[in-house]
Order: sequence, then structure tokens, then C-alpha cells
Amino acid sequence: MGDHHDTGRPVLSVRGLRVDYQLDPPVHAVRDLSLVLRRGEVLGVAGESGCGKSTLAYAVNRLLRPPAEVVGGSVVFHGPDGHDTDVLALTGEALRSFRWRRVAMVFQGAMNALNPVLTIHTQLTDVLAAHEPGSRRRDRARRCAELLSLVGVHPDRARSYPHELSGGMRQRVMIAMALALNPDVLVMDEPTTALDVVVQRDILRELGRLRERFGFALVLITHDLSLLLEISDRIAVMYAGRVVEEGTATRLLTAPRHPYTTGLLGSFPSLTGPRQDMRGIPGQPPDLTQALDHCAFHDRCPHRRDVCAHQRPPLGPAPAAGEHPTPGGGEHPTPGGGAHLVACHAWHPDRYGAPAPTALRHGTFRPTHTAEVVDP
Ligand SMILES: Nc1ncnc2c1ncn2[C@@H]1O[C@H](COP(=O)(O)OP(=O)(O)OP(=O)(O)O)[C@@H](O)[C@H]1O
Repeated sequence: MGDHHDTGRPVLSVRGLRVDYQLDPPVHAVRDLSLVLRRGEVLGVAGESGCGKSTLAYAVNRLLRPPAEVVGGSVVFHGPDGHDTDVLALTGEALRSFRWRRVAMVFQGAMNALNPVLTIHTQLTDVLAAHEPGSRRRDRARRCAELLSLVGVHPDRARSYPHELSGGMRQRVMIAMALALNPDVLVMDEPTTALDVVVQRDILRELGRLRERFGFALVLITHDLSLLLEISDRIAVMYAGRVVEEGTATRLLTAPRHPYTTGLLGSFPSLTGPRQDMRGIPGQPPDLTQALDHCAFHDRCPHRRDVCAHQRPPLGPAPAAGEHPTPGGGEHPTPGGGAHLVACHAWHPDRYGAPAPTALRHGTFRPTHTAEVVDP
């Protein structure tokens, strides 16, 4: 965790992305979402199940299938040579190569995604052969052994079939596969949830070390905010298809500003800090077939006021401790600039009709009935 990659150049820019599942009625899963990923950084994407994290990951990697459809926005990959690629326009060979060389993905439940009838060696060398057709068999075998040792699997294991490996080892093999062509970005969607918590952390820490060595950027998607706080440089918190708070891991941990973030922070036990009361956030996320022109969190929010039910708060600069934002500021923030951004009316006394509640300023979440400010 840290801010040492803040000066990295952007590698991926998502602007105003909108993704619908074209059902009747359509599900608006990702709504006008903007995020910038910088070279070499670890960006965590957090949020409860169903908030659109996987849809975002699939859209960025061009893996969405009908009924999912990108209905707005752009995804741009910024190459190391300064060349920009319109990701949403890629087709054919250019798309296939982009997926492994530029943005590689490790999927949810990836440890079960290996082909059961092929050895690890065959599966890894097949990826290399497919993308580097001119390469020699001997070189591919050497690269396979190298990749396995990078992820902490003994090269002898290459002769094994997936069922002969533990879940953790299969997960490591999937990571080795994703890293095979030295991608610029690695996207991991709930990669380790099926694993024991200690194994999870071991794998993610190791990934952090690999990232430092090879310089790829890592997008880590999980509902487990405490895990993200440990290994991310920056975190985006998603709710109902939008980013509701974004900032460095340090800021989110010490000064969370969105009531949803404070709720998530209170929902998970900390492995390193003092024991916390795990309360969870009462209520359910909203129905994503709805337009949601108000704050999507308002009906679960202990600090809601009238405005929250009628007007959607824009994502704008979050105030530092004890501060309020300058009037009129924050309507056009720069995502990914290392800034702390939040979409919550409570930080705008003019809109909210009162100063931000003390509990919110202190980053504590109390369920609705004990809140100090409820509907006026
Ligand atoms: N194939 C599909 N058809 C229709 N709706 C879908 C489909 N896949 C996802 N959705 C809906 O889109 C919304 C976002 O889902 P998504 O899987 O992106 O969320 P998530 O945050 O990744 O959740 P999880 O952590 O459970 O994967 C949800 O409301 C979900 O029900």
C-alpha cells in the first residue's frame, strides 16, 4: 500500500462507460463510469455483489456477451510508445492480441477454469504457441518453467493435471498464464474468494511483488475492502453501477467520506487492526432497471436528507478532515488524478441543509435507526 506510483502515466482510461443487459426491462449495470488506471499501480475496485464490478471488468477486456451491450462511453489503452488504442473498436487479431499482451484477465473462480484433460505444461505452452507462432518449442518449455517459478509453483508441477494441484496452486497457474505475454495490465475479478484466507493473502502479496518487478498495473476486483486496503495504491468504491468514492488506500482507510464506504469498512473484520463489530449494511442495493436519478444509496443511508431522494450527488473532491469543499467546486473532477473523490450530498452544506454529520466525519457507520440525522 502506498502512493509511490502516483506519477505513473495513464495506461487505461475509461470515460462515461455505460453497459446495459438488454432484457425487458434493460438492466443498467454500469452507469456513466469514469476511471483512469496508471502504469504500475494497483487499483482496487470494491463494492457489494451486483454493483457492476464484473461487468466493468468484462467491458474493459472486451469479453461482454449478449445480452450485455456497451451503450455509451469509451475505453482507451495508452501504449508504452505513446500510441492510443480505442479498445471498444478492436476486432479480430488485434483484439485477440490486445487481450493477452495488453490487458490480461484472471476470472472469478479461475482455479476451476483450467482444462482438466491437459497438463499444466501443455496449457501454458499452448498460450505461448498461439501468440508467438515463430517461437521454438524449447524456448516455450523454458518460459513455462520460468512462469511457474515466478508464481511460486515448482516447475516439476508442469507435468501435473489440474486435479493433482491444490486450489491455491491452480490459482497461481492461472496467474502465470495471464502473465505469459507480459501484459501491461492484469485484471483480477474475485480471483481468490474460493481459497482459504491465508492462501488468498499470500497469493495477492506475491502478485504485488511481481507487479513491482515487471511493472504491470493491477486491477483487483473484490467485495473485500479490507483486502484491497492492504495491497492497493488506489481504490474505487462502486455502488449501483457508479463510482461513489475514489482515493488512495491510505485516504479511504483513514478518512472514508461516503456512508457506503464507511459501511463496507465496518462490514469486514480487520486482520491486522483491532477487532471490529461486524454489522454489515442493512437493506439491499437498488433495482438496476430503474433510472436512479437520486442518490442510489439513500434508502440505506443513516445520514440521508430530503435532497438525497431527489437529486443525484456528483462525484467531486472530498473534503479533508474538518473541511467542507469550496462552493461550486467538484463538478468536473479528474478521475485517476490521485484525488480523493466522493459522491455524497452530505459534504455540501448548501445542498444538504446542514453540516456533514459527526459520525460521517469520523468515518463511522451506524445503522439508520441510531443515526444522528435522519429524514428531516
Ligand atoms: N447475464 C446477465 N443478464 C442479466 N443481468 C445480469 C447479467 N449479468 C449480470 N447482470 C446484472 O448486472 C448487475 C451487475 O452485475 P455484476 O456481475 O457486474 O456485479 P458484481 O459487482 O461483479 O457482482 P458479483 O460480485 O456478484 O459478481 C447485477 O444487477 C446483475 O444482476
